[in-house]
Amino acid sequence: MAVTRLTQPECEALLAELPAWRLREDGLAIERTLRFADFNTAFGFMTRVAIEAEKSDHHPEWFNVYNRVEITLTTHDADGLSARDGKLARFIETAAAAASAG
Ligand SMILES: C[C@H](O)[C@H](O)[C@H]1CNC2=NC(N)=NC(=O)C2=N1
Repeated sequence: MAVTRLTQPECEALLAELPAWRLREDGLAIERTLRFADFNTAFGFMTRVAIEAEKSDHHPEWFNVYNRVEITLTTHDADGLSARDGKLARFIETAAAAASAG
């Protein structure tokens, strides 16, 4: 399904709102690394995000080793960033804070 890509100003606004996220070099994704107290906390966070991803039909690209989770958000159907990435990033920030990640 076609999804509208964010404009340049919208991308900049999103990054300003989410200071812990970085724009990927190619400008097509935002990235964030999170560290939790331990693996169980990290995986519990990932479980919460996975449930939200399935509910919103918008899924992260992520890597986990022990207490570290590296997340990349992009919208494949838009070949870049869309509002869905912003929405999921905001959810991730809330879930990370609840798991007291840094
Ligand atoms: C068929 C299904 O609705 C689509 O493939 C969804 C699934 N999850 C998705 N996740 C992300 N990150 N981008 C998409 O374009 C996307 N599309």
